[in-house]
Amino acid sequence: MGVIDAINLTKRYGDIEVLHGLTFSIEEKSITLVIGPNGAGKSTLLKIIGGLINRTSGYISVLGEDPWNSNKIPRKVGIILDRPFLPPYLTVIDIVKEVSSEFSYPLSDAKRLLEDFNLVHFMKNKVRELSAGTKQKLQIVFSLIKNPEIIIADEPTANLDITSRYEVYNTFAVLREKMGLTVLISSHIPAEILAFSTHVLAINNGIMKFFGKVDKLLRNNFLEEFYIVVDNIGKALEALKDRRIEVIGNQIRISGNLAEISKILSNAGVRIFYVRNSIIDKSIKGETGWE
Ligand SMILES: Nc1ncnc2c1ncn2[C@@H]1O[C@H](COP(=O)(O)OP(=O)(O)OP(=O)(O)O)[C@@H](O)[C@H]1O
Repeated sequence: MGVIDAINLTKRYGDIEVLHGLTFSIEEKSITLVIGPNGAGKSTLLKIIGGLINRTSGYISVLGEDPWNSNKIPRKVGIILDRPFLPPYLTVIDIVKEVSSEFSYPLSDAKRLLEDFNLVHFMKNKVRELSAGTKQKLQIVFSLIKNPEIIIADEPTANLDITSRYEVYNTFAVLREKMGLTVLISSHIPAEILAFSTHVLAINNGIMKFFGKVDKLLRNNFLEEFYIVVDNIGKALEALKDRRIEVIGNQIRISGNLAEISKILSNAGVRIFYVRNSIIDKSIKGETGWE
């Protein structure tokens, strides 16, 4: 049994069925990337898992409960949307105080969360003064104040530039590695976020096309060549000194397991701005029928 189990899950809006018999089991502490073209059914699936809408038929269990009929799920599942709804004229610390008191969460722990995610220097800023990426990171941190076990993020990077997108991806990696949370993220730009994911669930037209580990999706192609743009090439070279790498302009060319490489870089404090490899796109498109 997984943290989230679905058997033959369907959803109809009126007469139209938009999810057709999905069966999958999400492991604890995994990061599952939910991918598919516009209208595939990603948001519908995430909303069912988060208990925001009910399924039409089939079985769904989240942390052992039916999410639609559970008092536990709203506390245990944090939901992140593409645009954070944060009061623009309040300061970050005011919001932290308010959310902490609502969930009886110690303020000192909430402040530590801000430290963990490098947000402490924004404490006295009003929300309207923050960049879109910082607001999104704050939304993620606020969702942690209720101590959730699962985070569901629906297109969390849809409105962000590439630097902010990678900040948010790194945030999800921290959630999994340091806090042991199970994370589901939907995205239109799967090649970028794949390196931070452990599993992929691909839907097209409401049909599940693929569910499994990232390396199964990429198969042998996973050991391919990548071009990575980082914020600090010197630090990156030092962190990857045991590997054969080549510097081309502001990019590093390297072969190997992308998830492993990104972990080494992130542990060395190097920020990844961009990863390119045509094989990733080809594998995703080939397996999912997504054109
Ligand atoms: N409340 C609703 N009433 C009727 N149809 C809906 C409703 N919400 C979504 N749909 C339809 O269900 C299908 C799946 O939509 P959904 O939003 O889940 O897809 P998605 O993969 O998240 O798409 P996108 O990437 O564009 O957000 C689409 O055809 C959409 O038009």
